[in-house]
Amino acid sequence: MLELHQVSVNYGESPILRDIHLQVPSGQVVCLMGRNGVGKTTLMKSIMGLLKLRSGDIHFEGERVTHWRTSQRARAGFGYVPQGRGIFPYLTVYENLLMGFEAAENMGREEREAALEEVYSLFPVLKEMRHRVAGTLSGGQQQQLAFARVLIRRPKLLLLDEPTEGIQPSIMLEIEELILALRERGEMSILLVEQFLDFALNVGSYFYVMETGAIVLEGDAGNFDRAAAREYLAV
Ligand SMILES: Nc1ncnc2c1ncn2[C@@H]1O[C@H](COP(=O)(O)OP(=O)(O)OP(=O)(O)O)[C@@H](O)[C@H]1O
Repeated sequence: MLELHQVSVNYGESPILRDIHLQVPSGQVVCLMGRNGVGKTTLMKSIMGLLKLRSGDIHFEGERVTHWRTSQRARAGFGYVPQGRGIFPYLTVYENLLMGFEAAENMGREEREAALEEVYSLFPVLKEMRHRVAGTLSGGQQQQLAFARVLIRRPKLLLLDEPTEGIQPSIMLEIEELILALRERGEMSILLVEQFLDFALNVGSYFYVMETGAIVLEGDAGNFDRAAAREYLAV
């Protein structure tokens, strides 16, 4: 379980996040929505330890991780698929996957080989293209690679920043199926930043909407006010 209590973050003097309360229970998919620029990526970076909090606390599995370095969080099982994917375009698919083992000193050779085979079975196209330079893959394939590179470390918490951005509908469906499959397994908690409400509703179990740095709406599948969410997300 990931818990944020009264998290506030500034860029310089500008307050960006204000008093964020948020929970991602174990094994669930929680969706964070909001228009461009409301602070979703800032929140993901803060959870990952890439930005310092001005105030507030972050707990993971009962431990206070507020001041942990990013590498410590990665070792504790935080996996981050950033917006824009962040793959290495000049390395091959296989080399990109190996980069995923960085900060995974605890995984022995056999476990790594098993994890590699597991991601190849989740993403057969990556196995086919393992010797290709990643920059030559389609947008959807690069997104799968970004996912796979993080999944290979078997994270306990998966942070996904807009995986559907700039992706064609057929691949969106594949990503939806993948998230649902991970949810079904129930081995990891997922925090998904998403702009498409329908996509979020299909995969999520709990929903938050942000507006200018604060949570303005939340609820589970049963009581989430979809009409209000649509209003907040309308451009
Ligand atoms: N490095 C930075 N320095 C100063 N301000 C920043 C920086 N990065 C983002 N901001 C500002 O912080 C606010 C929140 O940005 P953020 O990227 O978190 O929003 P977002 O909801 O993820 O939007 P998007 O969907 O466009 O990625 C915006 O007003 C943005 O201009």
